[in-house]
Amino acid sequence: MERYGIPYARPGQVVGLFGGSFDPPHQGHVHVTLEAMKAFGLDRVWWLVSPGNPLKERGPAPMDRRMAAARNVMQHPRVEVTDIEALTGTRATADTLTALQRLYPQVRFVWLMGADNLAQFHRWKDWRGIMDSVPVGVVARPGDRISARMSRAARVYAKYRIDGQARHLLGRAQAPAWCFVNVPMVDVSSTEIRTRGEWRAEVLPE
Ligand SMILES: Nc1ncnc2c1ncn2[C@@H]1O[C@H](COP(=O)(O)OP(=O)(O)OP(=O)(O)O)[C@@H](O)[C@H]1O
Ligand SMILES: O=C(O)c1ccc[n+]([C@@H]2O[C@H](COP(=O)([O-])O)[C@@H](O)[C@H]2O)c1
Repeated sequence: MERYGIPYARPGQVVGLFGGSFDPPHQGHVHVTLEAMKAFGLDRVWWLVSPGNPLKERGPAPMDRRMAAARNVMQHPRVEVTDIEALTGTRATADTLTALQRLYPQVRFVWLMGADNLAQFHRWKDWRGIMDSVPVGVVARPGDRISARMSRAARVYAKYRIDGQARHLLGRAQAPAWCFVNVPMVDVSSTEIRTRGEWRAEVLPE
């Protein structure tokens, strides 16, 4: 498999980590990335193309294919598409963050996700450890704004929520800190694209 190497960030920079299956990547991912970069005062964003979501039973399309598609879809001078979890050998986000904080002790990381992931966040390995170690930026997603706001993570960490109007402070905030931004939404999902047969069909052997 092609190796992409480890991404670059200068000491003191704020890097948003946007993890996903990207099976396939789409304009919703691009939208979240650009909105988050602007909203939270991020210097860069790294996409973390996951070898496999620990909570999903169905394995994704091969890593090389998702990486190539992600690089095609997401082109921006301050955004890097990475396979860093393949390098660190981690699957759970808590473990990936520990590895990245060791590799980049002078970089400030912010975890980014769509509202649907906040609704499920309490099911992730050591989710409180994640909240306690990095600021978390959440971007609205069609259909998930209410479930995200009512989620267990949102309730348990209610007092650490940064108001949307102060969103630009998130990048340099001390964890725990999280912020939900109610930006215009893009209604697209990988499931929908797979259902239309526009992605899976191409990975089947001839
Ligand atoms: N349209 C969107 N709006 C906001 N966030 C999104 C959107 N699409 C994906 N995300 C976020 O991007 C991250 C990666 O998502 P993922 O790669 O699973 O895409 P997906 O479209 O949710 O895929 P699937 O339909 O297979 O679950 C998650 O944090 C998810 O919440
Ligand atoms: O750490 C966990 O337990 C965990 C559980 C579910 C999802 N995640 C991460 O959440 C990100 C989004 O996953 P997905 O499949 O919804 O695109 C991706 O980086 C996953 O590794 C992490």
